[in-house]
Amino acid sequence: MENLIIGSTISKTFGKAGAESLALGEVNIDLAKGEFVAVMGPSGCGKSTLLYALSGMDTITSGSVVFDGIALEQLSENELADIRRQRMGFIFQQPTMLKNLSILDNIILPALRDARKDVAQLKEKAEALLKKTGIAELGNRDIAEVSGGQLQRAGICRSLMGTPDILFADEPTGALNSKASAEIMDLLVEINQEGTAILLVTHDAKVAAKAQRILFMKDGQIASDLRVAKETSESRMELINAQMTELEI
Ligand SMILES: Nc1ncnc2c1ncn2[C@@H]1O[C@H](COP(=O)(O)OP(=O)(O)OP(=O)(O)O)[C@@H](O)[C@H]1O
Repeated sequence: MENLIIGSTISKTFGKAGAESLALGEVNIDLAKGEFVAVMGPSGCGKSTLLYALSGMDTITSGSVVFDGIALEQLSENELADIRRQRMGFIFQQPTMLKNLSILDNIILPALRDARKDVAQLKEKAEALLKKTGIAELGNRDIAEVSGGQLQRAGICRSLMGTPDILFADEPTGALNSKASAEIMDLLVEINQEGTAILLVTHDAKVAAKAQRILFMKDGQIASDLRVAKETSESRMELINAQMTELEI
């Protein structure tokens, strides 16, 4: 399969010179177009840092990240912001949305920065996404008037406004109960089946089992790269649990 992202010897340190702590240590990772990859591992092992590095959300200390042939470290801040907005989508544990704005307005707000797009077109797209994610009737509600699961669906709508090649999801189900979590994962699987790659950080083996490939991180390294696309969901769970036991995570 064709690569979407090639990360080579990515290192990331935090802190002042002489007292740095290593969050990523020369990580090599390729993600294919359309692939669904989960990242697991203990707290502090570097999962979010890897997601931020591969999406150009944060700079790296050394190494390189090439997104569809474009070396991210060679881009200006504005060029990088354009790529993130137009070709990547982001979902977090709790979507940051503006109070006193409707769900619909929150969804179209970031896309308004693209001057080429007109508001009516954006609204039409947002409404189609609201329908797709099962919250068609909630567009006019204030963000305080919906459940956590519904708000996350709205966050997913917002992340899809640019028709991204990849969704970066950092603990998207972390704040949800198990029913809402399962529903959000079904939605992400559907979005992936329509061609969008997904890189998802999670602590939850059940969530990771929805992915085709699972990276297990430990101490800033990828300790294991498990491909489970052909496995049933039951055997995915077994493989994940066995790998976690083996790696003591
Ligand atoms: N902005 C920062 N400044 C200093 N250290 C940081 C910063 N962000 C992360 N770190 C450190 O880098 C390491 C990796 O952090 P990261 O957030 O990537 O871990 P994680 O695996 O996502 O953890 P969690 O599961 O708890 O979210 C940790 O030791 C963390 O303390």
